[in-house]
Amino acid sequence: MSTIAAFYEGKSILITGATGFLGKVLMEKLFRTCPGLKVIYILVRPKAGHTLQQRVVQILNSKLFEKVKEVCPNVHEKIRAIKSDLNHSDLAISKEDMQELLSCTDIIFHCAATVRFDDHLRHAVQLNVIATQKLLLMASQMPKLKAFIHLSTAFSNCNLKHIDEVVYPCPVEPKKIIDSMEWLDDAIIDEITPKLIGDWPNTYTYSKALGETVVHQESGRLNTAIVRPSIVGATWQEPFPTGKGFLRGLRATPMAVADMIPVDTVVNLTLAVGWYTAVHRPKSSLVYHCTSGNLNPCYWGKIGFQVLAVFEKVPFEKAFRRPNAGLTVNTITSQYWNAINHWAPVILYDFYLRLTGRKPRMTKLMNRILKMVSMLEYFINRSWEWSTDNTEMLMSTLTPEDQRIFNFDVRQLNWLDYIENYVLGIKKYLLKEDMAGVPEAKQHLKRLRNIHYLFNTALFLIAWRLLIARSQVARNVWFFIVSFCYKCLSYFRASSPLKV
Ligand SMILES: CCCCCCCCCCCCCCCCCCCC(=O)SCCNC(=O)CCNC(=O)[C@H](O)C(C)(C)COP(=O)(O)OP(=O)(O)OC[C@H]1O[C@@H](n2cnc3c(N)ncnc32)[C@H](O)[C@@H]1OP(=O)(O)O
Ligand SMILES: NC(=O)C1=CN([C@@H]2O[C@H](COP(=O)(O)OP(=O)(O)OC[C@H]3O[C@@H](n4cnc5c(N)ncnc54)[C@H](OP(=O)(O)O)[C@@H]3O)[C@@H](O)[C@H]2O)C=CC1
Repeated sequence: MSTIAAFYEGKSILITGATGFLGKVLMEKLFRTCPGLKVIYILVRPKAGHTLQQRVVQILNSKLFEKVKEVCPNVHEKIRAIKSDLNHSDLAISKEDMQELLSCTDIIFHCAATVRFDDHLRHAVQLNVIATQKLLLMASQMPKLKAFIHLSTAFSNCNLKHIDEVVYPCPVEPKKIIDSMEWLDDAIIDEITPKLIGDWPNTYTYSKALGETVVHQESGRLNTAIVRPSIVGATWQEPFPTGKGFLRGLRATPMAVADMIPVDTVVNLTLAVGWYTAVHRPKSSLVYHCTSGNLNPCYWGKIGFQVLAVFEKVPFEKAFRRPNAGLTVNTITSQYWNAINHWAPVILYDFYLRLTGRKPRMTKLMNRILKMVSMLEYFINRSWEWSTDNTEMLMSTLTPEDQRIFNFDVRQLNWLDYIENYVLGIKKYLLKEDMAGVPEAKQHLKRLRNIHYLFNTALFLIAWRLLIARSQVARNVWFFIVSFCYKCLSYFRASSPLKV
């Protein structure tokens, strides 16, 4: 039997952020590979008119959990949803629930966070720092607790170029930041945010760095570990706007490393870290980098190229324009692309919608896409080096069986296959498109190509007509071309054997 699965047998596990992208996959893997676990407590808040129970049912009925229900038919009995809002000062957990959590929990996986890059600093600190602190306080009152695993990000120190598996000190102590959030109003926080975050690109990465420090400060009393994944799969749904032809170029460095990591790799490492931290109790709290760049690098240029190759084979339906994946480091070129490739077509299209009595919508969509792209530019124009000694050490500690079941060896990853599957996944699951629609989608792209050629030819002719109306040189060139063509034509007609 797998050593890791055996460890989780009979354990009560607390997961925060279980309704999120990573949390769901973590929970699924736990149930599927460790069906002997006792219970998974999940801290959930009611959201969008759905109660906790409805949210849990939604997750269990999703496609992701289809296999789990076969392996672990009583899965619904093993999930215990606890009402909680991490934005509240006491996490809004009822007394009874708190009692149960304190007395039963064996392991905590803390995944909840705000992952918005541009969140207000107060909110980012509340969720990524203060809530983490509160959870650590809870953990310190759990007699059975064996490990507290904190999910951070490899970009929490993206202000550095080379990043080791250590917690770096923050310029301002988290405690001071937390205290200041209590008495400063939002407007003042807005004003001082750029100064506070310094060379971090956004409040997300900054607050995650503060969150790590808070965990590190408790590591003397608690058995903690930090997992730092880089760009986890779904962070970049950009192939969607690219495949539909909305986004046709980016300011990105083709040779910069695209440090992506599949979500199952992150989850496998996280579960292995949970086991190792609890069983081996390392003397000092360890940080694990879940990155791909130093073992199996992929580059933005290669991604753009592969994404485009997949769209050629399996295009998305009802594309707005033909997909393209231009990457440039030049700001002027990217501004030119924005004007010609992005803004001009949507303005024209919205004008057409207005003329035909419909509501214009493309300009708004383009604004959102370009805002998102501008937030990502920092990350697609730089490369980082993450050391992975702890992660590699952990891999060598695993039994061959665990290395297979909880595989986090990124060297085995084939990027071209991964990108192809990723794009196909977006087509199938996000856009809910059927493969049967591929021939029609290809026809549609052909039509778009013809419109593109026609439009460009018309534009060229208009420009040329305007030019010859104003310039003698252009007129002379035009006269020369026309008479040259006429002479060629007369010559071929004269020498043709089909002459009558
Ligand atoms: C043209 C050539 C292409 C070639 C292909 C090359 C691909 C290049 C990909 C580049 C990816 C680079 C990624 C680097 C990321 C570094 C990650 C750091 C590691 C982490 O820890 S990430 C943690 C995860 N965080 C995120 O993913 C959050 C990012 N999103 C935001 O912060 C906000 O959404 C944003 C961008 C500030 C926009 O805010 P706002 O304008 O308020 O809009 P909404 O949030 O409401 O979203 C609007 C709309 O966009 C969709 N959306 C949001 N995020 C993404 C995303 N990352 N990818 C794609 N789409 C996204 C969102 O679902 C909304 O759509 P609706 O349809 O629901 O309206
Ligand atoms: N996705 C990525 O690319 C990367 C993620 N990470 C880290 O991994 C972790 C998980 O990220 P990911 O799954 O992508 O994030 P998601 O945004 O998908 O999930 C966030 C989770 O946190 C929960 N949450 C947010 N606010 C509250 C609150 N006030 N009270 C209770 N729960 C709350 C959300 O619950 P609800 O459903 O109610 O909103 C959700 O379950 C984070 O710590 C992130 O920093 C690190 C690197 C990359």
